[in-house]
Parts: sequence; C-alpha cells; structure tokens
Amino acid sequence: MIYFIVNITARTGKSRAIWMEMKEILENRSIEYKAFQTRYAGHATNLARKISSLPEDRIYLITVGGDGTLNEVINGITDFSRIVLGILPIGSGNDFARGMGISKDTLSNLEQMLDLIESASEGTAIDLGEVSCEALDTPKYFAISSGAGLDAIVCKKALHSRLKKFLNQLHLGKLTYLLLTIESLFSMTTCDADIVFNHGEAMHVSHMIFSAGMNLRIEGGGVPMAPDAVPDDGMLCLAMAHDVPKWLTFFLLPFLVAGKQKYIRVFDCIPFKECTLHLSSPLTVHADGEYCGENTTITYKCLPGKLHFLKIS
Ligand SMILES: Nc1ncnc2c1ncn2[C@@H]1O[C@H](COP(=O)(O)OP(=O)(O)OP(=O)(O)O)[C@@H](O)[C@H]1O
Repeated sequence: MIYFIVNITARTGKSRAIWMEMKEILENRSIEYKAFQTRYAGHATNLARKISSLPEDRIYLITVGGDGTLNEVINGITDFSRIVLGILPIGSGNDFARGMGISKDTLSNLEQMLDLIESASEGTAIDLGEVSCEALDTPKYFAISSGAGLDAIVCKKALHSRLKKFLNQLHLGKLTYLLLTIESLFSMTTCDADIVFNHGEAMHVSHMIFSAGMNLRIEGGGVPMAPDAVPDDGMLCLAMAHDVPKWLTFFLLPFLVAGKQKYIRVFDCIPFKECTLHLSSPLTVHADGEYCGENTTITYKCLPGKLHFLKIS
C-alpha cells in the first residue's frame, strides 16, 4: 500500500489537473494506494501523524505539493524509522526538489518512484534540520532551510501574497520572491547577533540582514544561499549577510543569486552541527517558508540521516 498526501491547492490551484493524470498512471499500473487531499493549512501534518502511526513495518508516503506541504508532512511524522518519503513537487517554489535534483517532469517522477517502491527500496538517508525558538511550542523540522531576517520576511509575505497568485497565473512565480526581497530589504530593521556554535566557537555580528540554517544549497525560489551545502553530510550551513548597509546589500544581492558570495566579505557560509543565535531585537523566523513567529533566541540543529527518502532524478 502506498499513501499519498496531496495538496491540489498548491501553485494557486493549478495542481488538480496534474493529480488527475497521476491517478491515471496509478490505476493503469494497478497500484494499491490511498490518497488524502489536504483540506486546510496544517492538515498535512495531521494526516502524516495518522499515517505514520499505522502498524506497518515500512510505510511508503508520497507528498504531492510544494515545499509548504512537505514541511507540514515531516512535522507530522512520528516514527521516521518506518517511513520512506517520496516528493512529487507541484508547488510554485519547489526548492526541495530543485535542491535534490528532482526533475520537473512529475509523471516520469511518479513512474520512477513506483519502480523504486516495487523493488522494495529502503530509501536514501538524508539529514533534516531542527529549529527551536521562543515563538514555537515545540522544535520544528525543516528539510530545506530555516532562516531569520530578510528571507523569513519574504516567505511570510509570500504566504498571503496576491502578487504571488497573480504571477503564478503567468508562470512567473519566482519573480514574487525577487520583488518581495527588494521591497522587504528597504523596509526591514536589522539587528546584532551573538552566535554560539556547539564546536566551541562564538562570534558577534552587527547589522545582520539574514541568517539561515541551510540543509540544501538553495531556498527562496532557487537562490543558492549556501552553494556548498549537501543534505547527507551530517552538517548544516549558516548563510548570513551582516556588517553592511542595506543599500549596499541591494547591489551585492546579484552575487548571492549567482552563488558567488564567497568573494564578498559581508556574506558568510559556516558549516555547523548546532548553533544558537542571540539577537538584539526580534526577527521573523521561517522553516521551509512556513512562518515561525518573531524571535530573539534561535537554535538550529542538524539531525543526521533522519529522513529516508525515495531518490529520483
Ligand atoms: N485545502 C487547502 N486550503 C488552503 N490551504 C491549504 C490547503 N491545503 C494545504 N494548504 C496550505 O497551502 C500552503 C502552500 O502549499 P504548498 O507549499 O504545497 O504550495 P506552494 O506554495 O504553491 O509551493 P511552494 O511552497 O513550493 O512555493 C501550505 O503551507 C498549506 O498549509
């Protein structure tokens, strides 16, 4: 039995037609499956919790949706040792799929995934991140990244953005992030941060614009915030911009978008297993683009090999 959690509202509702085509493939291949459609924000977490409590030794769970749905699913899984997770990206950003090298051809992805399941694949172990901060009751998992500051403000605005809906209709969803980044950069307040790493190092930064714990190399619609981050090395990467006036950051952003930040002093990319940031004033925090409130103390932690993942290309 294969379980599907499907968000047909992803990509502003354009996903329904793709899901119908997927169902045809499942029926043609006589696959035994159960599909659950999400009916409200947060529903995917409840569904994943129920599915992961089923008394089966190995549970194949496939997420059909965008990065938000994936984040909800991993935060519902109660026993990662029995779940093998597949991702069929049909959202607007799909950073997880991009970061994992999954193609945009959803139907071929599904066929590949079914082949893996038929060969009783155990999946490939990849790391997850975990973020703790005062606005969250319990720590939250992330598969792509969790950030504070500019990237989080942009994610928060994008969640309810009419601009995103409009640009999605024109297949220009990525442009939402660029426009919101420019607008937010000039309206946001920066802060100072004391950062303590579990390997014993500590540092102080001023005028911090963003700091993100990256599991994958990209976030925000494909921006390579941490060009060297890989999801199976037992480490996260702290991507930061600091000690720079906001107007200058505006001119330096193209280097970030091109993945050339190592040549620019104001950007950092520091590998770590666990670190805590103490901020001088609260910043917005996100996990995989999901809003995690306003916070002054943020801890990022790597959970090595936590997720068994159906790797397709
Ligand atoms: N039936 C529903 N009605 C309203 N919102 C929903 C429903 N199902 C899921 N959601 C919410 O929709 C949000 C966005 O979905 P998702 O991330 O899958 O798509 P997306 O935003 O198009 O893609 P991406 O995050 O990759 O840009 C999720 O965070 C989830 O909380």
